[in-house]
Amino acid sequence: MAPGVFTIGVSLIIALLIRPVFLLTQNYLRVRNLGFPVVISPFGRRNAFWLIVQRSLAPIFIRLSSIGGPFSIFNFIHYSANTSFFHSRYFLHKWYGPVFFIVSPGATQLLIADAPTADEVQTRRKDFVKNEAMYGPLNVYGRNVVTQNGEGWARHRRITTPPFNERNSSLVWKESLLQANDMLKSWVAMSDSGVYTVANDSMTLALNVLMAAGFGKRFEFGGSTKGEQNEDAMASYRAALGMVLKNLTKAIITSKLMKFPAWAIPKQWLEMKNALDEVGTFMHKLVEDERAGVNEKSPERDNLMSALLRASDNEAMGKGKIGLSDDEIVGNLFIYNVAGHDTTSNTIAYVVTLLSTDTSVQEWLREEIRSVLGEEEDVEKWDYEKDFPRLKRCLALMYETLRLYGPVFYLPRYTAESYQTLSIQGKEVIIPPRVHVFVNSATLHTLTSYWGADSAEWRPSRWLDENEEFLQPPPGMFNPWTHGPRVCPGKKFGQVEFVAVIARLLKNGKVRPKLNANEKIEDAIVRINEVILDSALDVTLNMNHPEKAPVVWETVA
Ligand code: HEM
Repeated sequence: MAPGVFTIGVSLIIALLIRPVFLLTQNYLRVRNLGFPVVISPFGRRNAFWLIVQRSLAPIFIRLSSIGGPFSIFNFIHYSANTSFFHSRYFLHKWYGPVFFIVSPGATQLLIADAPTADEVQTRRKDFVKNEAMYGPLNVYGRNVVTQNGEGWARHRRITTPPFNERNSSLVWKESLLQANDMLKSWVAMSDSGVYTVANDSMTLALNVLMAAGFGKRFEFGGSTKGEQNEDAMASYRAALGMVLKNLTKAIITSKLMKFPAWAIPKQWLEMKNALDEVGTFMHKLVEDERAGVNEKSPERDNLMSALLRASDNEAMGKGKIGLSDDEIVGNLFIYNVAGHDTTSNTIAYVVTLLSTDTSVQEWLREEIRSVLGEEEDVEKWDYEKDFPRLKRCLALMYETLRLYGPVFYLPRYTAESYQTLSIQGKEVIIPPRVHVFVNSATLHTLTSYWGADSAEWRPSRWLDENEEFLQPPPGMFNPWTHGPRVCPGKKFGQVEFVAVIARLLKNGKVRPKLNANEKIEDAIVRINEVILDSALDVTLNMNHPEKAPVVWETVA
């Protein structure tokens, strides 16, 4: 007799329930004898069902886990929810130790908050790779340095990093000062109403610095273009790129719809599709134009794009080398914009908000800025080579802000199809294939055993000794840019931009919270700290409601 609909339905439900249990058990058995705690999570971080329901369920699980005892089975929530690394900081590792596994039906994960082990994982790029399935969606216009491993990565890296040289840093310095100058003027002009747009304005600034240093096209902070040619097309491209970068998750999802005709795409996604189309077409056109210039041996230009094309063409001329295809050049131009935008702009947004709560840090910084830059008011005369290395307190401010509010607070790696031996706290451990290895920077950056009892406190001076020399934590303990072969190629770019912006803002400016009616300053500081802690991971860490922490900028004599 043929099985009835009921029997098929029940079998399907049983199969659907049994499969995850089977997979979970399988993953558990793979690691249970390796000598480290194994935490069981019913959901993987990227499980579609969990992604939808976690907003409602996570707070309940967090409350249950805080009861302890048998309820500690809910501790997985301090790993599995989207923002848990940031919110839990060192707590999860306090329960389970510096290294432990978390298994779910879909994945086996190894969490590391031990500096020497974290260092080893970061430096062994061939053994602990990026999971290409996870990074694939970032190939929006073509393969690029972020998404590749092995020889492909080495080629992208070799060609794309030479433009990040001192000449480029000097361009970044100059442009960041000009942008910050205009931003400060516009903020001071709003001293009556308060500035509610710090996060947005920081994005505008970061985008304009990328446009100038990346494409040699200047935009004033207010938005008008200063290029000599192609002004309308360039301004429209900048607007489209801004839209893509500000809504990156939506852009990545929309990029999967690019091949569909416009009528088949929901209206609310169409605008994003058009922006992505425009960015792609424009970047290809820039590459074509620039290539024509390069082939005619046009005078050397300073920006990243022309340097990238030269490097790619030079490599292709070398024996047996293949350079980058135009799709790969565009893929890299896009990814450098992505990687260089939110990271720097979010850091600036956090720091302005944090500074508004602490006048003593502002005064400490201003003392250095004024002693380095003296009476000179014209930012065009501030000298990158001479001044940047002396602004150590400003750089310490960046380090401290990245320690607690870094845009990348864990580094995901993968053992792929190989076994990998890893030395963990004196033991040689064989990690099985298909294990996701997470360097948990959020924990490494806040462990009291590494940073002292005040590890959760934002204290920029902790980075300098009594001679104002930078303190260097041991390898693996502080990883905001990662290190080893995959170290962020924009590290110096971001540092120069950050220091220039801070120097300009604080030399003659001071910031305080905009108070609500009848609010005392102490209460405003509590409110602002809550706004800062109410952060979430989109592609990078962002405040959910930065507009709830408006600030007032004033000039200072
Ligand atoms: C505050 C500023 C920045 C921070 C905190 C930061 C952080 C990072 C981190 C942690 C990584 C490694 C991610 C991983 O391996 O999983 C990375 C990679 C990367 N960053 Fe940055 N970044 C910043 C600014 C920039 C800028 C300004 C650019 C370019 C203009 C840039 C371009 C890149 C690229 C292309 C990679 C991939 C490198 C590779 O995989 O070989 N970053 N960044």
